[in-house]
Amino acid sequence: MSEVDHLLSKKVADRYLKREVLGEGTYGVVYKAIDTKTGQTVAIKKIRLGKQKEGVNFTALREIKLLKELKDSNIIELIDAFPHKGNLHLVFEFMETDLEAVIRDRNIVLSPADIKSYLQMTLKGLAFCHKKWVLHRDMKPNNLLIGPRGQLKLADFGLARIFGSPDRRFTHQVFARWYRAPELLFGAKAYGPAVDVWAAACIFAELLLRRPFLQGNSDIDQLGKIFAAFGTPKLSQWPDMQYLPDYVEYQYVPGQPLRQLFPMASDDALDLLSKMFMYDPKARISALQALEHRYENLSFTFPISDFWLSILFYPRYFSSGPPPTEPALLPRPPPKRDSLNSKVSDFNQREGPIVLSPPRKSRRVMPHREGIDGHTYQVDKVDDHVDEIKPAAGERSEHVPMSLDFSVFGARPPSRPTINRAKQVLVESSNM
Ligand SMILES: Nc1ncnc2c1ncn2[C@@H]1O[C@H](COP(=O)(O)OP(=O)(O)OP(=O)(O)O)[C@@H](O)[C@H]1O
Repeated sequence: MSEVDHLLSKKVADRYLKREVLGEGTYGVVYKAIDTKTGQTVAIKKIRLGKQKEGVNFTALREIKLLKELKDSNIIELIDAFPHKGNLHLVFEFMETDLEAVIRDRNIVLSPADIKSYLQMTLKGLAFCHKKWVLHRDMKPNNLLIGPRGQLKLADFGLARIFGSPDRRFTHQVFARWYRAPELLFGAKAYGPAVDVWAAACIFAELLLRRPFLQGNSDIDQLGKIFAAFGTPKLSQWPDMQYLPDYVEYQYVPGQPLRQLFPMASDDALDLLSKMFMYDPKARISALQALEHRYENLSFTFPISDFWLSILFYPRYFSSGPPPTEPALLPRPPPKRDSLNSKVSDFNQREGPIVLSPPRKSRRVMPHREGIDGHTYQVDKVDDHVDEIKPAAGERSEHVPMSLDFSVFGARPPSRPTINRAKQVLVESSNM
């Protein structure tokens, strides 16, 4: 029996004692449960397979098997996976709360050392997965779960790739918009780990500000918010930008000094942030490089060689003072019950720059986009809900032009952009 057959034929539903519903996300309902075999509390994500009558497809099963092997102290463990009554059940280790709850809890004071610790754990989880060729693609604070001893773990790794979005209207909105990298907003089909680093930068910024940094209410508005903060990118900064399927020219606006946007951050934190927010994904720092980041912008009034500079003076963000807080000592809210509220902030109501040109559709071959270790990624649709990353052979795009809805510019208050959870009713809880 192949391993995939083995996964399918397992009858493990009786093994878990279902408890209360923890909430509902993009893919379905999540339950708290007890694993009667081990006594461990677990979280079971029940994924609706919808109209896929044939059940879980082969690609999904293969990917799930890969995820089960992805074991790291900063990645949530996928303990088990089994189909049951037409749904796929993913069993994860149970976590108490998440980073969104930490950021939003006004009783919590986050020191620079606490922020450093949360960011370090996020980057460690990312670096591990990127090393294994897995992208997250849906990084946001509520996907960073926090365990009883303060350890932060990345959740939902790879699910966006396996299941896509259940709602076809959102097929191209795999990432929650506020955390989406500019290359995704310009419709890139071939992208790499740099999209996760951009999202991690947004989360770093959110830890510093205690509110979401770039809250766009449409894809165009999101780009406008990004450009209003960092300046409209010039071609010299990001040459490949012009070849992206949804590229449109924006009116030039200058960026703001990072120091002005983050008045409380240290110089080395700002330097790291600026490298994680590089426009050109090829120039953006990787998760591993970010963990080893050195702040090299110091100026000295006395002569000193580069060697001694690097040994003595260039501080590394993560090893210079203050050291990251021990996870167990990190401030955390009480274990959460439900987090379906939206986070609304008065921040970011500033107008973004306007779009100057109509979408310029590009059909020429796109230069290969370098991923980690020089590899490239190309996203191919393999069915309605699943897309697969494989080495790129050149650009291929049938992307629908982005509609230019100018009315959305700063007009509406931003709402929390999750893919489909707004008005879902928890009707299936008895079917598990
Ligand atoms: N491993 C887990 N341990 C404890 N609670 C969990 C776990 N995984 C998910 N939850 C909780 O279940 C609820 C639904 O989670 P889910 O990941 O499906 O969606 P979400 O993160 O809220 O939104 P989205 O699907 O947009 O990412 C949330 O309240 C989440 O905190």
